Amino acid sequence: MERFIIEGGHRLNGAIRPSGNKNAALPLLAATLLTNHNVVLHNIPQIGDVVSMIGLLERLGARVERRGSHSWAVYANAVDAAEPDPALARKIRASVLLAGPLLARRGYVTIPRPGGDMIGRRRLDTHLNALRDLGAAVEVTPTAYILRAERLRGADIFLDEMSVTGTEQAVMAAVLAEGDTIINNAASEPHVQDLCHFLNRLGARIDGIGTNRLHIRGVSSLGGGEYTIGPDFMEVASFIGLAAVTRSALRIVGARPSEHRMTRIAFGRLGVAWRDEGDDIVVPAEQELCIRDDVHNAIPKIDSSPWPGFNPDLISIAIVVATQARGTILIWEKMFESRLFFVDRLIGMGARIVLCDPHRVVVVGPSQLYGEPDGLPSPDIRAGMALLLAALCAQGRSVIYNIGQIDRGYERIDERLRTIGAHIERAR
Ligand SMILES: CC(=O)N[C@H]1[C@@H](OP(=O)(O)OP(=O)(O)OC[C@H]2O[C@@H](n3ccc(=O)[nH]c3=O)[C@H](O)[C@@H]2O)O[C@H](CO)[C@@H](O)[C@@H]1O
Ligand SMILES: C=C(OP(=O)(O)O)C(=O)O
Repeated sequence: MERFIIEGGHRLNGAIRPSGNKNAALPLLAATLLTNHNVVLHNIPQIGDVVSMIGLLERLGARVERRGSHSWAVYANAVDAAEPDPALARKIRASVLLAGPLLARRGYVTIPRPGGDMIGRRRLDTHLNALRDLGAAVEVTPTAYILRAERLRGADIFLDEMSVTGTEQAVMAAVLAEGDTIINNAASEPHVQDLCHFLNRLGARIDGIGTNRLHIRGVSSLGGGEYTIGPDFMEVASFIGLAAVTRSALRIVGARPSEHRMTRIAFGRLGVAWRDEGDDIVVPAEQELCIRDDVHNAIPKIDSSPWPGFNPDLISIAIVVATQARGTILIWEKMFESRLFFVDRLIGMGARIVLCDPHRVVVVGPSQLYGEPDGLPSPDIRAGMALLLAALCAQGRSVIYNIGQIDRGYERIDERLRTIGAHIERAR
């Protein structure tokens, strides 16, 4: 089992470029099944979840070829299977996104119950309801979903929540459906936008991209094409948090600052500031982190919500930053039920945090954090990255194990952090 060994308390310095967005790469790879033509995707991160998704495509019969360190060509004309490999599917949440394309292509599909982060119940009702609206018959078994539709037909859909993968599923099923589809209450995260732009590049007709109402005019087939996915905004915000807690100067290159207006508001409550320089974000050194109270000195809060709200994948990072800021703040993860339990580990390192209930913590800072040489388990991707930030700002040595979780979502994070001065080693 690999682990990270970290010597904390060192200043970092330099420039780092975010990888491509994991949550865009996965749906775009799934969407390659919608066409019989060659598709080339650029800026695909080299992460565990991408390896799993490529494995799934290959086992379904697609030809997948590497075209450079972060580019992949997919040619899915020979796909005739209709059941993704169950063992691989259980490794990632996004395996469920193969449902829409396979249904559109084959008329039936058996989708294994997917895996992904263990961060609370992860409902699929939004996906199944949308597919039903488009004409699919859905059978639910304890381990799989069996879907059938001789012909998908456009529909006026109202999603029961702004689910990210639920929206992606509905979009992929609708692009080849007969007639028009409206998806109301759609999610609009940058990765959802990337998927829609990519499909339009292949010949789909999707309007309203970036809004919560998508209008899709069904087409009879899609062609081939190339697409470059955007930077991972979770990674960009993680690097901003990293610079803040280690008091370091950091330039985040190609960060797409326009995607970080809400990050600026939320991290601003913790006293974190940065400037935009073209497409880069520049975080200055030695920031005095001070929690900004609401008017009348009320205790402020950071809470998660669908885009353009504060993304739930950044809550764990915000908690670590709050431990280094003077003052008191409520951090409220409204979406997932089990994402906050890792704060026990931060408390063990010296943080002053009250876990009020599974969704809310109160953080009182600043606290000197101390390394945890006996080992910190990484429970999920983002908590793993948050513990990495805590270990880099703590005094002394920490060991983080179960780092496969971090590798699922962050590309070669140890190597990349070493280039900006982090003392981090990967060991067996
Ligand atoms: C592969 C992928 O893209 N994964 C992301 C995707 O997961 P995923 O698509 O699984 O997440 P969903 O958007 O479906 O929902 C996440 C959770 O939030 C709840 N919920 C959702 C919408 C809403 O309006 N209200 C609400 O309470 C859901 O019930 C669920 O418990 O989006 C999540 C939310 O940004 C991210 O954490 C995941 O990294
Ligand atoms: C929850 C996450 O991923 P997934 O949906 O793939 O499990 C995440 O990226 O933080």
